[in-house]
Parts: sequence; C-alpha cells; structure tokens
Amino acid sequence: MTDDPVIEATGLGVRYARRRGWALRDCSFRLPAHSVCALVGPNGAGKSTLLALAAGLLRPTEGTIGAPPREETAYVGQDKPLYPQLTVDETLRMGRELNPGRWDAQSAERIVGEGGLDGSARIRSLSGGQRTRVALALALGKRPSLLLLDEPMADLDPLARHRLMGALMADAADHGTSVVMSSHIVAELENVCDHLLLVDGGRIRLSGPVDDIVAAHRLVTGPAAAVDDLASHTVVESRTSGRLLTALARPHGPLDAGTWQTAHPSLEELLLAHLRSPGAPALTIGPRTAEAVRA
Ligand SMILES: Nc1ncnc2c1ncn2[C@@H]1O[C@H](COP(=O)(O)OP(=O)(O)OP(=O)(O)O)[C@@H](O)[C@H]1O
Repeated sequence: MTDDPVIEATGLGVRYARRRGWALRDCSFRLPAHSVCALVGPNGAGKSTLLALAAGLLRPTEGTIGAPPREETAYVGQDKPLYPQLTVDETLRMGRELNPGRWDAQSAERIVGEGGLDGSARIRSLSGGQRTRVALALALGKRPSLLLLDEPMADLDPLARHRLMGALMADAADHGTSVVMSSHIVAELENVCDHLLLVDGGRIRLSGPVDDIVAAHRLVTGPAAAVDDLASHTVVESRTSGRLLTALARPHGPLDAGTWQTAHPSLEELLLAHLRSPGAPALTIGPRTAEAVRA
C-alpha cells in the first residue's frame, strides 16, 4: 500500500435541497490507493451519497473531493441499471464498445462464467442476484482504477456472495484496483477490507486502516467502583451490570492490570459500540507509511 490517496475529501458536505438537512457534513478523509475500504453506517448515514460523490455523479454543496476521472471509475449502485431486453453476451459487448481500448473481456467473462449464466439469456429473465453478477462483470470489464460498490452483494445467496467476493478481491489484488464497498454485513467485510470509513448522521466517525483502528481500542472489564480510572481515556461506550463494568475504550496509556481485564474487540463489536454511542469522539488515523507497514 502506498500513501498516495485515491480519494481525498476535505470539508465535504451535501445538502440535497435547501430546506432539507445535510446528508453529509464536514467530511475529511484520505483513502490510500490500492486499498479495499469498507464503508459502513446505519440506514440514511450518507454512504450512497459519499459513493455518488466519489463516482462524480453528484457535486458537493461544500468542500472538495478528489477522485480518479469518470473513465477510470466503475460504480455499481443499488439499482444496477441494465438493459432488460439485451442478452448477457450483448450486455458485455456493449461494455466493450463503451470502453474502447480498456475493456478487459477476460475479467468480465470470468465473473459471468463463474455464475453459470447463459450468454444468450435476456437480462429481464435473470434473478436479482444474477443481474448483480452481470453488473459487477461490466464494472470489472471497465478495468477501473477505482471500483465503487454500493451494497453489491445484498441480493446474493450466502455461498454466491462468498464466492463472488473472493473473485472480486482476487481481481482487485491482481490489478491493484482501489475498492470502496458499502455493506451492512460486517462479517463479510472483516476479512477483505484493509481500510474503514464509518459514517453516521452524515459525519465521519472512524477513518483509517482497520488494523490500526482495532488496535486503538480495548474491551475493558473491571469493578464498577473503579470507573474513575477510565476518566483519562476515551470511553466510547460503558455499561454496568451489578458491580461489573464493561467498556469499549481508547486507552491513552496503560490500564492497571490488577484492576482491569482487557481484550481486543472484533471489528463488529467496535462498530456496534460506536453506532450505539453517537456522541463518542471521532477517530481518524492517517494511512500508514510504507515504513510502518514493513515494520
Ligand atoms: N436524491 C435525494 N434527495 C433528497 N434526499 C436524499 C436523496 N438521496 C439521499 N437523501 C437523503 O440523504 C441522507 C443520506 O442518504 P444515503 O442514501 O446517502 O444514506 P445511506 O447511508 O446510503 O443509507 P442506506 O444504508 O439506507 O442505503 C438521507 O437522509 C436521505 O434521506
């Protein structure tokens, strides 16, 4: 991974209409080139808006976003528009004609072929999951430097999802493609994404390399009576049950091992704690330098 950003946003804000609130506000982040980024957040958080901005389909109301040009970007939105009257083969031919000089027929055909799709089948006769596969084949065939996926796997069965995710990630790794993928299925993202953006209420809550964000947090368990010990640390969420206190915290120094038991949270535990605590301070960790990655 290099430190060059594929997307760089500064003070980004979007308001769809003057009388509506902000869909995104004050969003600043850098996404390193060749990274695979999970974009997570609750319904209405602003994920699709952020992806549309990165795809150049929407202009910011305020702030700036730098991203590759449209011809180098592939975007698969939730609605996946395809021509229902075309066959699968005709759809891929159209992809080739629309992307002269950069169409990667092999990648596109592999994605379609792995789904066992009949090239002569009309798009309108395909299931939702099969259409998703064709939309992803078109996106990869474009050989983008940036692939933007808005809940790409939502209508695929678990096995197809697992396989298609594997194929997508292998293709992205082979070609150094940067990927930003929104999903509500955190388990699906945990093993494939190296970068995280958590958006909530239109604001960036967490941004940075997944490993660094997880490493910055601890699940802390100890006596509720010792709660004042945690005052010098950032407590994202805490609960007491009888005399026991459990917290997700970002320690700013050692915690007394005689008082507190600590463990690293899973990505899912970490995200859920942040989503349950919208007032917790945001955390941005800059992309690691090449030296830090090698260390
Ligand atoms: N075209 C639009 N016109 C007006 N408001 C919009 C439009 N698109 C999105 N919004 C509003 O912007 C906010 C963010 O929506 P967005 O679709 O980006 O969220 P999301 O995180 O992708 O949600 P979901 O997980 O449900 O897909 C919401 O309040 C939504 O109502």
